[in-house]
Amino acid sequence: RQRAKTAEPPPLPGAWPLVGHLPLFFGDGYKLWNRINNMVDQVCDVGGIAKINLGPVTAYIITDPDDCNTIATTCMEKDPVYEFTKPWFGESLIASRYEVWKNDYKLLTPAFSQIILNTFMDVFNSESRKLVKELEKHAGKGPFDLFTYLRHNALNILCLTALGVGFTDSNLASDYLHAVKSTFDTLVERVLKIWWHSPYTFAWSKLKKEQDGYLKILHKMSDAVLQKRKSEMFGNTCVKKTITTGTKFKPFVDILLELSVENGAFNDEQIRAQVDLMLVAGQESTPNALLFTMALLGSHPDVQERVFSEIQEVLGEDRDVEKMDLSRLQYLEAVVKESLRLFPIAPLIGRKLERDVKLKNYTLSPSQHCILLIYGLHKHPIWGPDRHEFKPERWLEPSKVPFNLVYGPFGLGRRQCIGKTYAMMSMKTTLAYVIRSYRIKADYTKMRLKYVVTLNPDNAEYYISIEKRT
Ligand code: HEM
Repeated sequence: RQRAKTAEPPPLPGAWPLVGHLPLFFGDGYKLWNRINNMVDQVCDVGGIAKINLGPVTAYIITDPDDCNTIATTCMEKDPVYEFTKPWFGESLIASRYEVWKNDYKLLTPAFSQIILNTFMDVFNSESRKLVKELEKHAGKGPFDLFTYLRHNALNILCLTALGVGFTDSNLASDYLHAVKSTFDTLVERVLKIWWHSPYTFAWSKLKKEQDGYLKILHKMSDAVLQKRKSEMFGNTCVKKTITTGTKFKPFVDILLELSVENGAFNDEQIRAQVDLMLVAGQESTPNALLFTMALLGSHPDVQERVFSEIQEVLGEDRDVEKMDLSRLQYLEAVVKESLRLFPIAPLIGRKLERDVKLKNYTLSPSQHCILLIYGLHKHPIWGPDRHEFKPERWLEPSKVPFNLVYGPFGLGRRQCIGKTYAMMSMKTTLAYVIRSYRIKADYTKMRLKYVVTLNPDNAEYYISIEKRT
């Protein structure tokens, strides 16, 4: 019997007396990912929406496509746990209030326009070439930690396109990546330990001290680059690169600095916050997505060979990838989309409900926490009986499935990823280079996954290897 429309959604099974579902979320990133997996089935079984209680805190969890989209399009404020990122990213896009976000998003959108992104092709090409060269020593030598290479490569691409400079010192890059990872760990710990949600209790915690230490390293690095860029720009010594189209290559930070001079849009702190977010949002997503895609390709040789044929047909042997090529690499695009469906880097996103929200079967009361389980959407029965399988072909006839409703690797609604096109261009270029040079061998079922704000693969030392193509 259908529940009355005003009833509360059912509780997720497994609650304990007093503390509710809190014990379910104890443990490390691996355990958390298992929980998220279980929740997908449990929430689907109770009709696509459930309530959880974390001690005194109540949250809704949703996998129903219509309800997820209703929330994403009508509730624009982020879940208050996003506030925890503010010591790092300040008032940048990710956590800002909708009124602030609207204005900033409008100002920042031109920095991600297709015209600007096209000028990044030189960077995508040269860094992909470098990656292929670096991987050479592992060809034919068995499994190795490909993820570390992908992370360094992504960091360099992001630094060059966001800041206009790369990391020349690999030790410094490793320090930066370590500080990013450790800061993420502190964020997850704070989210899970609800007694540290209050800024007052958190202020006294050892965790905050630890977090402050990492943030000092991260802010010091971005501050140094920002100040250098600023003096270059306003000292008129900035070398602006003009590529063949005649459009100027302009790193993201230059656009922000221009906006700050032209209309006082951002001060130094705000620029640093947006740049920090850009670096981390890209850094915590594209290498993961590339590794998942490569692991899937290595586990599906037939798909990999089809991608290779397409790359040869479009690019031939060894020329640079041009922007027009990217739209012709359609099967490769299908592969990336399918990989992001099976392994969404942001498997859940959060919104705050500021007023009653009417869904299909329930009217939700205002709540601080509403979790849209993107991973649940991607595993929804609407995808068909083969929904757990890697089938890039399903993307070649998009009219057959209502993908928009059940697909959200870059988020849902207006507050989606601003770097979506950037990410697709950069990932497709990297994949084109790697696959035309190497045959990947992998067993993706051996990957151990963990949830640390984003979905992360374990290091790849035991499940992925490459062989040089002859
Ligand atoms: C595979 C690659 C990527 C994936 C899967 C991805 C996914 C996402 C998702 C799901 C969100 C929304 C988060 C939320 O609502 O909680 C988001 C936001 C964001 N992403 Fe990405 N992202 C990717 C790459 C990038 C890149 C390369 C950049 C920058 C160059 C970037 C910059 C951002 C920014 C700035 C936001 C905040 C946008 C806002 O709240 O308005 N992302 N991303």
